[in-house]
Amino acid sequence: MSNSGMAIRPVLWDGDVFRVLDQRLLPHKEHYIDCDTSDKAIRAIKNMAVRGAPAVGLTGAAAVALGAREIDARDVDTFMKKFDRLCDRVKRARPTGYNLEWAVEQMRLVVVENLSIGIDAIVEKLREKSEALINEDIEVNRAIGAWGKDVIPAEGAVLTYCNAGGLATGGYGTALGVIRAAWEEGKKFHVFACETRPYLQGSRLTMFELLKEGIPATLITDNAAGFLMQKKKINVVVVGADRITANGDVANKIGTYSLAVLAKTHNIPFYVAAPRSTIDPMKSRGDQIPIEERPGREITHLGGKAIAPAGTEALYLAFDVTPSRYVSGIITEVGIITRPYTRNIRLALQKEAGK
Ligand SMILES: CSC[C@@H](O)[C@@H](O)C(=O)COP(=O)(O)O
Repeated sequence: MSNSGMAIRPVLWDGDVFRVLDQRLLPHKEHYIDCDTSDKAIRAIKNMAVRGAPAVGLTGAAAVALGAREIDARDVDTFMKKFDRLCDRVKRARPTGYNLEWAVEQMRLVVVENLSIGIDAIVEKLREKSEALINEDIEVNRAIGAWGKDVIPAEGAVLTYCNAGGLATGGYGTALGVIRAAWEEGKKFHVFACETRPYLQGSRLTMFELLKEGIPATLITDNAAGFLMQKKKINVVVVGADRITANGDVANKIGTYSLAVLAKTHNIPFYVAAPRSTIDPMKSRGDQIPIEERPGREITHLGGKAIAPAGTEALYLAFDVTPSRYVSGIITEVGIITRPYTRNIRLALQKEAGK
């Protein structure tokens, strides 16, 4: 039985306040952070209270809406100059996920297209746009699920990594949206979720969502995936993405590349599920993607406790890049993009949405 009626809302507007579910506390506590300033929303992105590229983008859009009302300007020119600085500040909050840049640009467009209506009306329009982006993202995820459910076997097992679920988006999820849609259709498969060290998006968040949905799932350590593939326990891998370049290279949570190589070695299809707002058409190849480096302390400490000797140097690259040759298809809201990626990504970006 699916509990999908109990939708997870990782981000939402409540009057003039933008609320962010603090994912650092999950699965133990469901607590919302109230963001009534752009600084608070930016901080929630930086400290990963909110995470997952689409949810980060939506929070970035909210940070822009909140920041716009903080701008002190008498005329539209001054407003615009300060607004541009605000947009740059929001974009810098996390560098790898493209959805943040995309969402901020959507907000900038609102201003550019409405310069004549006056500052107060622009500020109101930005708040409306931020809310609309959340609802659109949920629709887009449902379309991704509708296209992607066919890659999930009627029985057998799906491996997923990190958390590309409702929590990582406006709701419903991308990779987990595909899994959810297949489950809603009545398929009887099993999910293996990798823990995803060190933030444990898999054990804390993906398992939280799958249990809520009643989808049968087993948690595995990240380093168990290869052996399970060798034992023919995995039929397909589905993951999310933080940025996809024009040639189909995919940045996603560190460890994704290893899974893709393992999947190819074992002849297992490897799918990436992502909205088109994750596709960065201005970057031609994956090696142009900025890779976020987070504090080593997030590796050496777990739940505030040291798990490595004092003085340990740790390298925490938060994302890696999987070359497109390992990717069987990119599941988007307008269909599954397959090779040749450069041509088919270009065509997908031009398509009307929907299924
Ligand atoms: C729909 S979420 C897609 C990606 O953002 C997800 O797979 C991922 O890598 C999240 O990383 P995170 O560091 O938790 O923000």
